[in-house]
Amino acid sequence: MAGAGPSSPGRPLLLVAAVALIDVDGRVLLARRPEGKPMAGLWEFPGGKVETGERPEDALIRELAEELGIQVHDSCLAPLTFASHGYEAFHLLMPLYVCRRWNGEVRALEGQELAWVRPLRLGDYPMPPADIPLIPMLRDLL
Ligand SMILES: Nc1nc2c([nH]c(=O)n2[C@@H]2O[C@H](COP(=O)(O)OP(=O)(O)OP(=O)(O)O)[C@@H](O)[C@H]2O)c(=O)[nH]1
Repeated sequence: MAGAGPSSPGRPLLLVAAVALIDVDGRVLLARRPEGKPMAGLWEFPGGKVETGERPEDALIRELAEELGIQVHDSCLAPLTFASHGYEAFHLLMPLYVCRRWNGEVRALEGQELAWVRPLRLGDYPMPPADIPLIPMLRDLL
């Protein structure tokens, strides 16, 4: 997949699960990475690292409850595509799910800035390099 970068044997593989939450108007939720973290200020899909022994779906369910205060059922997470991108310190493998149904109201529980973005405006939001190839696929779906 584009963005995979040159192979680097010493670099660990990092598995991160991410989701495009889609509201009734077809807008996508993006969250802004807070100051102090790597790639601060960039907009990304909600999600996070998959822990050892954890299923990606369970990692997402956990992260969505922690970060956004919503409850998501396994059956509402549909796989869409994935990112495979070589960062300097690790190689990121990131399945991207789509979710249109959840319980509760989306809130920024970790002080992060949130934006509901129309597919055609996704390009206005600077994203991590791994995410760039995912945008056309999301637009095609929506
Ligand atoms: N959640 C998420 N992470 C992404 C996206 N794109 C992308 O490159 N990443 C990278 O995947 C990793 C996600 O890990 P994370 O969110 O759990 O970790 P973090 O850097 O916030 O660190 P921490 O949770 O250890 O404080 C980060 O390196 C992040 O930059 C994305 O769209 N969503």
